[in-house]
Amino acid sequence: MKPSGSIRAAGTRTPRPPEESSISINTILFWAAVCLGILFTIAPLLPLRFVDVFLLSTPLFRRVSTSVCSSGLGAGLRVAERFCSASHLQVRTMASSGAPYAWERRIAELAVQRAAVLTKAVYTARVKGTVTKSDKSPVTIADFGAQALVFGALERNFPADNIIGEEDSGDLRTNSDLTSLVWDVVSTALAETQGLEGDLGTVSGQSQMLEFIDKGACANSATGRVWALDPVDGTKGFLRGGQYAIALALLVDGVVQVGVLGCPNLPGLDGGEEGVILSAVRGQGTTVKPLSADLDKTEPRKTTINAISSASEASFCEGVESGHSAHDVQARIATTLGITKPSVQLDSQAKYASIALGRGELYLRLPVSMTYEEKIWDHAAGNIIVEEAGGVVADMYGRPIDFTVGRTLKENKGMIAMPKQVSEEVMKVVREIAVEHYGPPPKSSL
Ligand SMILES: Nc1ncnc2c1ncn2[C@@H]1O[C@H](COP(=O)(O)OS(=O)(=O)O)[C@@H](OP(=O)(O)O)[C@H]1O
Ligand SMILES: [Mg+2]
Repeated sequence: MKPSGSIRAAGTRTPRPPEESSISINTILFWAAVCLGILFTIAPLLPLRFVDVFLLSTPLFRRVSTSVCSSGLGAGLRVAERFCSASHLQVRTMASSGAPYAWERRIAELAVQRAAVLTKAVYTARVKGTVTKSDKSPVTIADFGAQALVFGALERNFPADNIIGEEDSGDLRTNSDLTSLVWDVVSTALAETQGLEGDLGTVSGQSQMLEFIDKGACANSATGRVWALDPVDGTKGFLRGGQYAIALALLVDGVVQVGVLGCPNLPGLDGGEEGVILSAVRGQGTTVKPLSADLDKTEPRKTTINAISSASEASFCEGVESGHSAHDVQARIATTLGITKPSVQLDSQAKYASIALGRGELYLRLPVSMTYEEKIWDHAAGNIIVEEAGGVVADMYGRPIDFTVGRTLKENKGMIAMPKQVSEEVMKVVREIAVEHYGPPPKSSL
């Protein structure tokens, strides 16, 4: 114990003038500012990889750089060139296009492309590790693995963004054999796509894989930047040997701004290899490339929906599963519209992709049950891809799709997609039949 005298002595010591301490804080702040200034000034002269490692290791800086990069401003892009975790090529692409959401579109395309390498391997494999979820729908090692790869890429590039994903790791955490199967396909896909590591990062092991899978629990789709992913949309089609899609969208304040659909089993372009990747940015149209192409070296091709003048000219697509949409009601709508061609049945958002590619004109999805709430990840990417290709998407009562209400689209019932030119005609018929068959639109739950 200190002698009381010394305490008294300390207590009675003449207090330090306040300006003395503020001068020292100011001095520290001044030198900190000078150091930062020097860092920002010399950063352009440093090798990119050094800057990457040095700055991106701090989460705060990654968040700041995400915002800067996403702003689409020329100056921001120059800063991004130095600070973002990206290859020179990527940054050049951003800087030269300067278009809003160029970076998001590119990362989303690459992430979907890498995920497709994984899903294609599982598609042809004998063991798919199928588990039945609590809602009785199937999930496979492809769903888990693709979700881990895409969320890892989003975490690396846009760490401040929120994510809504269809899957979580619950079934894996209680089943180490299943986890190992997922890890096998993830690590194989990573090895086969090593060239993408600079852009998309990697997955360090099983525990990080489970962490990534669980990043999709966000429930708020109304505010801020939110990604929505269906890692394998149309899982029943995937298991049956039919169509499926990897569907990724970015919503900003509840509006879909970017959408990417990878469709590994859709016919290729110009009779080429099977598999296409479509992407859209709000206001910039929809483009398509071969799914297996080197995306940086392949010019995107604009695609537009067929501009028919009467709905009777349309061919329409619908889902395969009779438990997912009401085939009888869809047939009645088609007949009333004067459509004579038989329906084309396809699983997954490959239906949206098909009409955006002009391979069909209408998509009809009438509910089997009015209590079913469509999922945001089943429609967000397809929605913008059709709209930006010149189409209109609405629910069966003709209402626009409300993406602000969380993980499900509870303010809408049914889904139709069509060319603008015939949208009034189609919506009128669908609305009348919907009211007759299901009753008037339910009151808003909000
Ligand atoms: N009852 C019901 N009604 C409507 N939709 C449902 C229903 N049950 C499930 N789902 C969702 O349907 C998604 C697959 O849709 P598809 O268009 O591929 O259906 S179909 O198989 O082509 O009929 C499917 O997506 P995945 O789970 O990704 O395959 C489900 O989210
Ligand atoms: Mg789905």
